[in-house]
Amino acid sequence: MTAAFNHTRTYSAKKVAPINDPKSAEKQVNVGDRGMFSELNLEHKYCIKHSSDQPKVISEVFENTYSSVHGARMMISSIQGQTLSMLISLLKPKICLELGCFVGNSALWIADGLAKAFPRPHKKQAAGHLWTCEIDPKTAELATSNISKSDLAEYVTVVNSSGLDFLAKWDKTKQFDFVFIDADKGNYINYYEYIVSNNLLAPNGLIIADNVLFKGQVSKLEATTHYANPSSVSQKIFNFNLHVKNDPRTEQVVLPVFDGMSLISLKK
Ligand SMILES: C[S@@+](CC[C@H](N)C(=O)[O-])C[C@H]1O[C@@H](n2cnc3c(N)ncnc32)[C@H](O)[C@@H]1O
Repeated sequence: MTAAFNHTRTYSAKKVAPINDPKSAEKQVNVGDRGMFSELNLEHKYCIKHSSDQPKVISEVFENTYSSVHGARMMISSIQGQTLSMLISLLKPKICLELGCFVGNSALWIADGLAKAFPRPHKKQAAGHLWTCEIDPKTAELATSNISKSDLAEYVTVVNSSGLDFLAKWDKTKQFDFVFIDADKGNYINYYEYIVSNNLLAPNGLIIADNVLFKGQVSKLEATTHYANPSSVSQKIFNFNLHVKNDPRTEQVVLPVFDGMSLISLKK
């Protein structure tokens, strides 16, 4: 399923809020930024206020999803999106994979970075591209529609597939330069293992895994001596973090950004 092609960029004009205006931080906080948390603390608001403005098309997907789609809290925050976009614009990854597309919010952030890394005009084959997997057909359709309304559609292909099925069919001669893991938490280890064991991560490739602190519950598990329900999300993420930490093939940094995200690369 390939999203439609559209050339018009719709980025918002750069607005600088008055530094001393106590209401300005509030104004710039998007409902979608709250995501997993009902309230943002002062520091998080400050970070949003002093980071670059979000592209308008992505704010609109945030807002529309919040007002009409069940599970909107699953979306990455704008701070995470800005981080993904900036890393991608600098690393210039050619082959990108996302596991867990939902409505296309994080895919748009990745595409935003790709558009900066591979600005138009470019030969289609020479630009970076994102394949993003979504298991639910209706959600994949919505993602395709959201992305086709943006000017970033040429950088993204939404695939209605489970992540593991997609990987099983992937041409093993093509390595991923960037992978964002944000699908079912019980498969995080399987996604990671499939990619690393099959040599599908490029030598300078980067894997980013989302929700690795899962609402603060994962570090609490470490602090207690008993294990949680093995089927709980926090236990699955706990196992994933430990698995990567103990893997001699890779290095990782676990960042306390929003709900936690890990950056993982092959050991040099
Ligand atoms: C946390 S949400 C993704 C949020 C998205 N990355 C964002 O920030 O905008 C997880 C998504 O993964 C999808 N999903 C669940 N299991 C999956 C699987 N096995 N393969 C692919 N997608 C899956 C869910 O339907 C859901 O839409």
